Amino acid sequence: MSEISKEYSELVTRLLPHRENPFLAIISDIDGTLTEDDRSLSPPAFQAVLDYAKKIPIILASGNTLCFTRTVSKVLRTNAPVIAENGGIVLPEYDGTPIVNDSFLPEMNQAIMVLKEHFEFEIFDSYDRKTDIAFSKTLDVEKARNLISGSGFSEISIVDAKYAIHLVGKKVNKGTALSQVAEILGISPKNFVAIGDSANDIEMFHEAGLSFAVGNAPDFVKKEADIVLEEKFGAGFAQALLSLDKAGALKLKK
Ligand SMILES: O=C(O)COP(=O)(O)O
Ligand SMILES: [Mg+2]
Repeated sequence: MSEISKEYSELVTRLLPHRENPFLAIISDIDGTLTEDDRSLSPPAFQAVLDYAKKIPIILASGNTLCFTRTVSKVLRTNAPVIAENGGIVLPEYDGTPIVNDSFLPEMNQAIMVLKEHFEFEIFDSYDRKTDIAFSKTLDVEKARNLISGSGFSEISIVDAKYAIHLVGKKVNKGTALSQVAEILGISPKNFVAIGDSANDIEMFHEAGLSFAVGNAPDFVKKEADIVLEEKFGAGFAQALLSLDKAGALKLKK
């Protein structure tokens, strides 16, 4: 990677104390973190993943389907477990058997019927989703939330992941999935650095040892992260990795 520029130096200084106890793995969101606003893969993020995935596990954690997330892990050569459907699915290794967290499914299937009675929306990838229902941002999220809780559904909630709205299990998220991945890798969630951009990243921010929000994250998401990056989208992701490396805060394979 090229030399770190001057604007990173303050961030590097903040990260220096972590040199004593370097992080063992990275967990990153995909949309809005490795991609640009139009969802195209960000060149600086692509380069950073290529450079670092050989040296430290990079776990992709997405609200997208397993099929999508697994394929992204192949083309980015992360060669590590992946998290899909906002934590509903954990794939321990590329050709492994998925762990499916879906105890709330009966309630979710009832809730989507109730939502359909009150709102117009398009369901995404229904043929491919097992634990999470994703739909278009054509409904009022607050009204939908009130309808769901007012209808007595206690096991599910609604999260706005910026690119889609998701009906998810209340006790299943990228943070709970991070704990499952940590167990698979035999390390603590606190050994992870988390990087993300949206509401569906907040639980993994809390679960990880250190969290970064990319500069494009909304304020309520930035507030939940330990560090807010100056750079947006994939340039923010690259900024996080470069500054961690520069500070010696990552345990990298030679
Ligand atoms: O599926 C979405 O809505 C967003 O996906 P992400 O979690 O990779 O940002
Ligand atoms: Mg995102």
